[in-house]
Amino acid sequence: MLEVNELSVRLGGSHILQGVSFTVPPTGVTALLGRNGVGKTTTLRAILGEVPATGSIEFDGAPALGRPTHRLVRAGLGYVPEDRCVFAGLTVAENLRLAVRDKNPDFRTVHELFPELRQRAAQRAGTLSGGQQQMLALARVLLNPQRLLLIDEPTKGLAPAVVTAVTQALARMADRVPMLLVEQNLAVVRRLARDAVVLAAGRVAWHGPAAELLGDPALTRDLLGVGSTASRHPARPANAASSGETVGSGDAGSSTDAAGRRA
Ligand SMILES: Nc1ncnc2c1ncn2[C@@H]1O[C@H](COP(=O)(O)OP(=O)(O)OP(=O)(O)O)[C@@H](O)[C@H]1O
Repeated sequence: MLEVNELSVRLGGSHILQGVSFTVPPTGVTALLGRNGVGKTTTLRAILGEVPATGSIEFDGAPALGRPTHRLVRAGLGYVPEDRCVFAGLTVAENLRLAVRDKNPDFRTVHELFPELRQRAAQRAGTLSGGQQQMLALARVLLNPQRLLLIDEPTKGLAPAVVTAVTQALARMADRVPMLLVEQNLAVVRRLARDAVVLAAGRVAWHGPAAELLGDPALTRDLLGVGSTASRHPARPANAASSGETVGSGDAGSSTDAAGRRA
């Protein structure tokens, strides 16, 4: 669905992405991981054409780099940014109506996945809780036909129970449309992602099955600065997404001699 090759981005005099290459398959969730400031959001923004980049990107079989953002969005590239960007002064219903691009917006799916938004249709979006605002941001992209969703840190700053609810909504969305998901909560990644791409020092440091990464505590510690509990809890329940294993900050180490998948 998405092929990123040798993506390079310079911002403010820094070479943020230095030849990033990875693919996103046409089904399932691919997690884009890495320590704070490594360039995950920049990668999403480069795919969307929001920052100048070199390299090549193919989206749904067509070249994407250099195509204007609005064309990519019309072609079915949906984006839910980290700050959610709901219109605080407008109601839930107005926020949803403003997002409609398609002749036949899919309110049925939105109401099925997010019944609470229907009950709160007349409430101003700025008065919703963080989790409800996240649901609204996710609902807005679902109104239009999508080929791929780029979702940036959807559980950031949410209370544990709300993280579980948002994770469940994302799991149901992922049944319908593939996702490239930036997420720092590894329990959420474990619940949702089939594949994982780890960025470090401007490049892809690891690319492979998410379970393989999260099942290797030494590798997760080395690449992400966190000890994964996967091996101790192989059959964690769905609501385990609420427990906190959050990716750390600083440069990822590169000393692990991990087999095979290290880029
Ligand atoms: N417009 C810009 N001008 C200059 N530097 C920028 C700009 N946008 C991002 N950066 C820098 O690029 C680096 C990568 O930022 P980015 O937001 O992509 O990281 P991230 O991996 O998403 O981080 P986090 O996990 O903290 O959200 C950071 O050092 C950031 O300060």
